[in-house]
Amino acid sequence: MEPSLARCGWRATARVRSAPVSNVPNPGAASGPAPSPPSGPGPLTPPADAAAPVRHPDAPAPGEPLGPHYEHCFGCGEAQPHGLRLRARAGEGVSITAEFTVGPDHQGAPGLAHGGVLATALDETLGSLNWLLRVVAVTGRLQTEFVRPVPVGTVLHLDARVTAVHRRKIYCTATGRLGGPEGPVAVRADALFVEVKVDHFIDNGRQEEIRAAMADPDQFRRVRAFEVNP
Ligand SMILES: CCCCCCCCCCCCCCCC(=O)SCCNC(=O)CCNC(=O)[C@H](O)C(C)(C)COP(=O)(O)OP(=O)(O)OC[C@H]1O[C@@H](n2cnc3c(N)ncnc32)[C@H](O)[C@@H]1OP(=O)(O)O
Repeated sequence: MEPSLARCGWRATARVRSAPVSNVPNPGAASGPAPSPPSGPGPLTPPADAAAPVRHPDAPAPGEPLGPHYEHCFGCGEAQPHGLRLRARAGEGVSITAEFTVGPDHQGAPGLAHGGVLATALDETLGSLNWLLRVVAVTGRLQTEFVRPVPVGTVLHLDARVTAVHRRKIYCTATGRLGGPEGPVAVRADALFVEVKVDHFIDNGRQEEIRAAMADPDQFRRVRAFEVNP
């Protein structure tokens, strides 16, 4: 062990204490057989009659940067000093690539990205896919897998694609790799987005920010245009 860590009282041999499951008190548990694990397709599996995603004819061309969807967005906004400032580009079909540089503001453990920040990077990349479908949608479910630790200073290379669409539901998947588009996989996510009207934000957002966003004619016109999407 590093002498400096030993001085801090860290013990490399420390283990989480555990007890046999049968000894753990659980007064609320019902008696009888344990419930069986869920079977069948989960909520992130598209139903059999789901359709393949269709790239909108007005979607940005492959390679074109998407730009932030909102300047105060924690994922992509320029006005968030500690945000991720994730940069996304349109890919082929209904796919996106993006980069996120992990900074000191994004740590969980010393020198490592916080898992919630990595989930945000995945969520933001997946959310950007809706710009290619030209719909407004929000995350309903996000299932993340953390495969490798991500050190501060790493450029996380993300790619995401829509796998299926069913009514208002958009099924999608994303991967984040260390150091380059072919680097080792560090994080993965599967998600379900649900299409909403702009009123979702107007009705639910704090009025101060909504008023400011509506006063920005470019932002408002662009988002409203998505609602008349064919
Ligand atoms: C001036 C303004 C400018 C605005 C400019 C905006 C710019 C554009 C910003 C985009 C931003 C992106 C940023 C990154 C992405 C986020 O991080 S988004 C933020 C995090 N997500 C949220 O806050 C969402 C919170 N949840 C909700 O608001 C509601 O639960 C939802 C998701 C809208 C769904 O509610 P709902 O519309 O009542 O949906 P409902 O009719 O019940 O369900 C529709 C279908 O979806 C299914 N469904 C719904 N929820 C779920 C779920 N959680 N799990 C599984 N299935 C579900 C239902 O089963 C149903 O399926 P079908 O019956 O069609 O088979």
